[in-house]
Amino acid sequence: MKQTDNLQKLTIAMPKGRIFEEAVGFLQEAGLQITSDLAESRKLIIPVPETNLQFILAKPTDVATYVEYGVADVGVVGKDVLLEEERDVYELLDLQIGYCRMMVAGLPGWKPTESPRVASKYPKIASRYFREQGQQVEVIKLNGSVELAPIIGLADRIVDIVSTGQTLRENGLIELEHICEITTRLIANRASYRMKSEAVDDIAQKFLQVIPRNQK
Ligand SMILES: Nc1ncnc2c1ncn2[C@@H]1O[C@H](COP(=O)(O)OP(=O)(O)OP(=O)(O)O)[C@@H](O)[C@H]1O
Ligand SMILES: O=P(O)(O)OC[C@H]1O[C@H](OP(=O)(O)OP(=O)(O)O)[C@H](O)[C@@H]1O
Repeated sequence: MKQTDNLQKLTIAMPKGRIFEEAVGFLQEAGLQITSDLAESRKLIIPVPETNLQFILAKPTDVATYVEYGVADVGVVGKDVLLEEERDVYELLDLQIGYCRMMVAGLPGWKPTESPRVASKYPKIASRYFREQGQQVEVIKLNGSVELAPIIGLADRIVDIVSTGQTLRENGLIELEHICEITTRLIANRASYRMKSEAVDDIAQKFLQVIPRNQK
C-alpha cells in the first residue's frame, strides 16, 4: 500500500482567471507540487502526484458553491464572492492576496435623483449596502463592463471592484463611497471540516505559513 492511501483525500476548488496565478504561486510556496502551466491546460480536475490532494478549477463565483455542496472540501475564493453568494461554508483564513476594494462609483458631480439606479455584478452586496445607508435604490444586475452603466445612462452609480482604478479613470468615473476591502480567502465545507479535520488542518497550516511572506 502506498503511503498516501492512508491519508484523507482532499479536493481543493481553485478559481480560474485573475487570482489563479497568484493562488498557484501561493500553493507552490506552501510546498504543494503544483505546476504553473495549469492555466494553459483545459483539464478541470488535477490530481497532485504523491499526495492525497486534487484540485478542481472552477469559475471564481462558483468556488463557494462547490464547497458548500461538499464536492470540494476546501476552496480559494474572493471575499466578494462570499459576501455576494452567502454560501454556508467556514471561512478559515485570509490569504492576503487578491487585494482590491468594493466601491460605489459614479460620474463626478453626480446628484441624487428621485428614483436612483445602481448597476452591479454584485446585486446582493449593493442592495445590502444601500439598505444599511437608509437609501432606497433600484439595483440592476449586470455581468461585466459595469462602468458603462453611468456613462450611457442606465444607472447613476455602480457598485464594483476597484483595484488599480484604471477602469474608472479611463471611463471618466470616480470613487464615491468605500464599501469594504476584498482579499482572497480559504474556505472549508462544514462536514469536511469535522470529518477530515486532519487533512483540512494540514492544508490550512501550510497556507498559514505562507501568509506572513505575502503581507503588504
Ligand atoms: N481588479 C479586480 N477586478 C475583479 N476581481 C478582482 C480584481 N482584483 C482581484 N480580484 C479578485 O478576483 C476575482 C475575480 O476574478 P475574475 O475577474 O477572473 O473572475 P470573474 O469576474 O468571474 O471573471 P469573468 O466574469 O471575467 O470570467 C474576484 O472574486 C476578486 O476577489
Ligand atoms: O481598478 P482596475 O484595476 O481597473 O480593476 C477593476 C475592474 O476589473 C474588474 O473587471 P474585469 O476585468 O473582471 O472585467 P468585467 O468588466 O468583465 O467584470 C472590475 O469589475 C472592474 O471593472
